This record gives sequence, C-alpha cells and structure tokens, in this order.
Amino acid sequence: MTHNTSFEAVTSTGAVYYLFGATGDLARRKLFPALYSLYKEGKLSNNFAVVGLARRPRSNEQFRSDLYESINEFCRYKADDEELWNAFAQHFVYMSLDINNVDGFRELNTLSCELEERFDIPGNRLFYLALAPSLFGPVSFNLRDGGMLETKGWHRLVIEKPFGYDLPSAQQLNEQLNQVFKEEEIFRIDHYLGKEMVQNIEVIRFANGFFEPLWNNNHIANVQITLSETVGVEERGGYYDKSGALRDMGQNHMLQMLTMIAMEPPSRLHGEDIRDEKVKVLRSLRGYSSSEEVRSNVVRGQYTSGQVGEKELPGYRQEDSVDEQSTTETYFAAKVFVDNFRWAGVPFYIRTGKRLPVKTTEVVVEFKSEAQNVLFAQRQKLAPNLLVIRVNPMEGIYIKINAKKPGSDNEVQPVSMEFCQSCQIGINTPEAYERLIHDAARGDSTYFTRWDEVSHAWAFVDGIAKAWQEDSSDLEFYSAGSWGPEAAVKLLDNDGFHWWPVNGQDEDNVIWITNSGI
Ligand SMILES: NC(=O)C1=CN([C@@H]2O[C@H](COP(=O)(O)OP(=O)(O)OC[C@H]3O[C@@H](n4cnc5c(N)ncnc54)[C@H](OP(=O)(O)O)[C@@H]3O)[C@@H](O)[C@H]2O)C=CC1
Ligand SMILES: O=C1O[C@H](COP(=O)(O)O)[C@@H](O)[C@H](O)[C@H]1O
Repeated sequence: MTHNTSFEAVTSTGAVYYLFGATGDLARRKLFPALYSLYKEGKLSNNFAVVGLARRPRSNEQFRSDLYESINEFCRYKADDEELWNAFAQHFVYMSLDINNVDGFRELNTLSCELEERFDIPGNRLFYLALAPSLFGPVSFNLRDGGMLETKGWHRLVIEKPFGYDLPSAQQLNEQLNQVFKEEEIFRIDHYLGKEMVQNIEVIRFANGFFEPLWNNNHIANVQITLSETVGVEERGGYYDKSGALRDMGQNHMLQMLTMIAMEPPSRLHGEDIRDEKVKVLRSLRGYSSSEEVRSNVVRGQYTSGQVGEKELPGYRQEDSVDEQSTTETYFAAKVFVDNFRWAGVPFYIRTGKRLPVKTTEVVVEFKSEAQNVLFAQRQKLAPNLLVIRVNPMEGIYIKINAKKPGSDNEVQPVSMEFCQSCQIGINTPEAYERLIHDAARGDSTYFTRWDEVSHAWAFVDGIAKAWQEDSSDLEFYSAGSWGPEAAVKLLDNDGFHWWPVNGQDEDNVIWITNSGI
C-alpha cells in the first residue's frame, strides 16, 4: 500500500475492533485514549464498534465507565462534551472471555454479527492483542476455530511487543500466527515507530537537499542514540527481570531508530519499499564474533539505590517481583557498526537505561571536523557540527554550527539553530498509539515491523545475550539518578568521542537561535 503521508485526512473504513486485554494497563493508559482522540478528530468512520475482552466480568455500563475514567486521566482530549461522549460510548461493548475457551469465540462471533448489522459494518475485523505474548498463538487458533475469520471483509491482527524472547521463540510464535494469518495481515507494534519525530527522520533526511549528500562515512564521525528514562521498573518487575534493557528497548525501539537513520532512500514512499531498506540495514549490522568482543563493545549496568532530589529511590534488586540476586541489566550501551558502503567505519553508539537523570529520546549525528580544524588550528579547536533529532518528550531538531563571536576579533563560538516542533504545536501532537491504530485500520503497515526485521534484530541481540549469559562478571552498578556505568563513557573515550549532553544541556557557551522563545 502507498504510505499515506497525510495523517489528517483519511477516515478509516468501518470495522469491529476487538481489544483483547481490555481490563489491562495498556488498554487503560494508551488504547482507550487513542480511540477517543481518533473519534474526536473524525478519523474513525462512524460505522465501527469496539468489543472489550478479558476474563473478569464487566457489564457494558461498567466498561464504559472504565473507558470514561481512562480518557479523562490519560487522553489529550477530555470527555467533556456530553453529546460526543455518548455518541462515542455507544459503540463500546464488553464480553467476558477466556482466551482458551473456543466456545467463547463462537459466542463472540454471534455478538459480532449483531454489531455489524447494528453499525452497518462490512465484515472488517481488527484484533488487537494487548495480552501476554504466550496468549498470541492460542487467540489466533481460537479466532479461526471459533469462526471469527469467516466474514467477507478484511481481518487484521495487531500485536504488542515483546515478539518473542529470542530468535527461536519469535520463530515459533511467528509460525503459529502464520497458520492463521498472512504476513500482510499481521501488524507488529513498535510504538516508537508511531512517534512523530521518528517518522520525521525519513522526511528530514529525504526531503532536504543539504543532509543527504553529507549522510555517509565521508562526513559523519559518529551517531549517538539515547533513550533514557527516569522511571524504574514500576509494577513490571516480573516481566522486566526476565527481559532486561537489551530485549525491552534494544531489540525493538533502538534498532528501529537506527534503521531509520541508516537506511538508503527507498525507491518509492511505499510501506514495503521503506521496510525493504530498513531490513537491509539490519542485515548489515556487524555481529560480535566472541564474548570478548561483546565485552569490549557492549556495557551493561544495573541501578542501585540513590538519592534523587528529596527522594531515596530503591535499587533494582529491591523492586517488587525482582530476584534479590538478579543480574538483569537495567542499562546498556553499545558500539555498533553497519557494514555497508555508506557507513563503513562509522560507529553508532546506542544507550538506554532506567533511573537515569532525564527522560529523553535523542539522536545526535556528529559531523567530521578535521578539515575545518586544520584551518583554524592556530586560533582554537572547533566544536564539531551536530544535527540533533529530539524525539521525546521535546520534539524537534537543531543543528549546531560555528560562527564568529560578535564583537570579538576572531573568536569562533557554537550556535544552535532549532526547530522546536513541540513549542509550536504544544503537547497536542498525536500519540504514537493513535497513529498506529489508525494506520492498522487503514491497512498501512509502514510503521509496523515486518517479520524479517524482527528476526534480524533478534539474531543481533541474541549474540549479546548469549555472551552475557555465559559470564555476568561485567555487570556494573550505577546509582539511581546517575548517567549509568563509567564504562559507557570509556566506550566513546577510547575512540576520541564523548556522549553529547541531551535535552539541549550543552556544556559549551552556545547561542540558541530558536522558534521556541526560550
Ligand atoms: N502496559 C504497557 O505500557 C505496555 C504493555 N505492553 C505489552 O502489552 C501487553 C499487555 O500489557 P498490559 O496491559 O500491561 O498487561 P496487564 O497484565 O495489565 O493486562 C493483561 C490483560 O490480559 C487479560 N488476560 C490475561 N489472561 C487472559 C485470558 N486467559 N483470557 C482473556 N484475557 C486474559 C487480563 O484481563 P483478565 O485478568 O480480566 O483476564 C488483562 O486485561 C503485554 O504483552 C505487554 O508486554 C507493551 C508496551 C507497553
Ligand atoms: O516499550 C517500552 O517502552 C517504554 C518507554 O516508552 P516511551 O514511549 O515512554 O519512551 C519503557 O518504559 C518500557 O520499559 C518498554 O517496555
């Protein structure tokens, strides 16, 4: 399908949306609010119905009341227009269903036919699995065996991460899904791909004349991708202790962002062409050939207790449902190479962690400055030019260039020129889940991960995980609220680089030229 660059205009086709896991955290915090925003902005066609599904009993009224609370707590729009709210809520029904009970799916089919008639829906069905991954296979089989796929319309399966625990488990899961759904019917969520500024990477790169000619190893010294979080593992200690930062963030969000930065221009702006280019990057990732190589290129850490502001925060091993002797990493940083013509020799430094000092997602592209420094050597060492893409929570880009300090003889100083998208649009940019639900309803899979992407990403990550499993002695500890293990600093230091400060907290005396008014 042609990748539709206009999020605004297109209303999705009529469908029944099945929210498996409707009593869960994801539904409450993300999915209900996303559906309401889409409805409010006229992006859901009027002929739709939503069936909430989970085991615990709920009447339709209770379900709608949960929906109302979730929207008022988490949605960027409040449900304060009574007429609109009532019109929206009447599309929602709830059915108690155990995934393992095929008879329940037959009842669900009967309910679905009624809803399709009531709302004039042409048999299109979208199944959103906000469930533990172990239930993805059983749901798919019971959808088929319970007759849920016997309509004339389209059928789509939207699944949450994690897609497996490693390559073998992901392959097994994929084989199960493929017994029921075709690849083009499977929409694997990576919510980072729904973020405005991640999608903007493709536009910044390919819609501007002055970046692409420089976008290669002749001009770029290194690329840094940071996904830092201030939160700990919250209520998800049980899941996280088995997963760790590498699987939780590395296999998916970080590698996906890396592919957007490193991919070749697609031949057309079509979903499949874009995904073809992304998968080529993943194929070109240089795996680590030994445990020693993993140790010298990948750093892992775990947070210990620490003072953050007024609060003394617990260490990871004291978190609920976490093993007291756990060696699970809550931080990792890696030096990664993309072995292809464009990127030969350019290090990509990636890092993510929990309980770091700020919540931010940023990409920094550092340009080479040898030639300029030869010329200016007698005066001063120049700062390299940077392009910074700010994904979250601030959205925008800035470039850092050098200019003459006004009034000085020949002093050069860095100047940052910023486009602050969030300052212009405010916090009202669509949430990632809005975009992704809307895309799935329109059948646009551009910003969902295809199986070959997932499998290559797992193959890369498995190499690291295997080395770590053999020997955990390189696990370092960092205090909550710090920037992670010292070894992550050395990783760049050894190459003559350093992590650039995030959140615009530049240590230089930088002048900002900005549209943000700050
Ligand atoms: N929460 C988040 O922010 C994120 C979550 N995810 C992923 O989304 C998925 C869901 O996460 P989350 O909402 O946090 O999980 P929760 O544990 O909060 O919710 C799980 C849901 O599954 C339902 N459920 C469990 N077993 C069955 C069953 N046998 N039959 C029917 N329903 C069942 C539960 O309802 P009941 O007990 O009533 O049956 C509940 O609604 C997971 O894969 C998670 O990794 C991904 C990214 C972020
Ligand atoms: O997928 C996940 O992402 C969140 C971070 O997402 P963000 O949109 O808030 O940046 C992370 O906290 C969680 O552990 C992980 O599973």
